[in-house]
Amino acid sequence: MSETKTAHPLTVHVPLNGGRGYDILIGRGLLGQTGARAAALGARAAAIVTDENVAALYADGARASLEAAGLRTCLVVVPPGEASKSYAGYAQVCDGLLAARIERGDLVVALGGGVIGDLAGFAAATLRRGVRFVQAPTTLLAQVDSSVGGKTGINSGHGKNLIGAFHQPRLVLADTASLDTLSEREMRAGYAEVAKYGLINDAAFFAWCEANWAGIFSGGPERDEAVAICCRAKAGVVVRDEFEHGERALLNLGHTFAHALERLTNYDSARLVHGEAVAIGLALAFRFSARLGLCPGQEAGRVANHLALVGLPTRLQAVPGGSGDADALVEAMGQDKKVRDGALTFILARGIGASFIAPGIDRAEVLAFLKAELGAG
Ligand SMILES: NC(=O)c1ccc[n+]([C@@H]2O[C@H](COP(=O)([O-])OP(=O)(O)OC[C@H]3O[C@@H](n4cnc5c(N)ncnc54)[C@H](O)[C@@H]3O)[C@@H](O)[C@H]2O)c1
Ligand SMILES: O=C(O)C(=O)C[C@@H](O)[C@H](O)[C@H](O)COP(=O)(O)O
Ligand SMILES: [Zn+2]
Repeated sequence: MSETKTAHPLTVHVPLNGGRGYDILIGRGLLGQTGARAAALGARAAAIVTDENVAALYADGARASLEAAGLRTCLVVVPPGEASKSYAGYAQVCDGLLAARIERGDLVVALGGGVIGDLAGFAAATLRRGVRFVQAPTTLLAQVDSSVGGKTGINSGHGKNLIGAFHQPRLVLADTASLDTLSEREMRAGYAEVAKYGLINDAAFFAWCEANWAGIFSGGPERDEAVAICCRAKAGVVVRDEFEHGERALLNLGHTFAHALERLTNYDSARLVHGEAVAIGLALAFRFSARLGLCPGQEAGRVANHLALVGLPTRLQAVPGGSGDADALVEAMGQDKKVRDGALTFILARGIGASFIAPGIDRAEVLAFLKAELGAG
């Protein structure tokens, strides 16, 4: 990916075909440019979709910026948390956009974390059969992962993200100063997806994370650097395999476990948020790989140690109220989008930075592994 090495903002371009390429702008204070950037896209009206927490912190500023640039604005605010990525949340956002008479030429601005990006993006994908949208991610997780690549959607009682569409944003505005107000818990959760990039195919980045993670959390220069590295990695995968026919599935490292856990905890953010589920999933994917004789046990230990050092959970037993038993977890995995002809696909690893797609994994192997995990102290 091409990257402009200016101090502010860092720019990662996502060169998709059909004139759908877009920029990811990364830097402190970028939310103040929302209006100018939206006007440059030729929009005359913008609907800000956000949650109550983010609205209290950033909606007035974003709205003032849009109005100063001459755009008509409206605001749609949903409750915070994963539960809003639901049929009811989707209806609320669509009805709010329709009531504000948002047209195809207008913009939806997803101002918030991954819940808002996925929900507002899915509403934008389907409203009037497709309205343009801008991602303004305000969590670490959204800045390094969910705002990029066009996966949008909501959850179902049957499983995570099962209703959705690919709909790419026209622009991503990642204001890294907005992370200064994020809770420690949500910073940690987002960090699980940061570490994921190293674990997938970049051992040097994982080692850099081990040395520099504190700077990401404290808002040092490491933060913008990490966001740019992750966005560059994700942009590369998305451009090569936008619709997940192959390589993109690697971004799902840890997620077969994670999504089952999220379903079994009823998408209750008080118990488990996506990044925490991913942290457990990453540790499980490496221990499962070790159990299958694919990966040295020390590598799995190094992964879990680092995640634990930053305060992330690495075991099923860490899920408040319990994770569900092994049978329930395997049953939930049956709805994973990577299932082919009824067989489970996992992303496994030969080591840190050496992950691969493993189709046709025997459910009995998974069940035995999970039983052993749950039996382990
Ligand atoms: N589309 C994708 O490619 C993709 C990738 C990864 C994750 N996801 C999805 O993203 C979702 C998780 O996103 P998330 O972790 O950002 O959760 P989230 O959107 O629920 O945000 C976490 C919490 O932080 C609050 N918050 C957000 N920004 C804040 C700020 N700057 N200051 C203070 N509080 C703030 C929110 O109100 C919320 O309570 C999951 O649904 C997951 O499935 C999607
Ligand atoms: O962008 C992708 O592709 C990913 O898999 C990124 C994941 O971190 C993210 O959680 C995504 O929403 C999972 O997608 P899904 O297709 O498994 O629902
Ligand atoms: Zn994820």
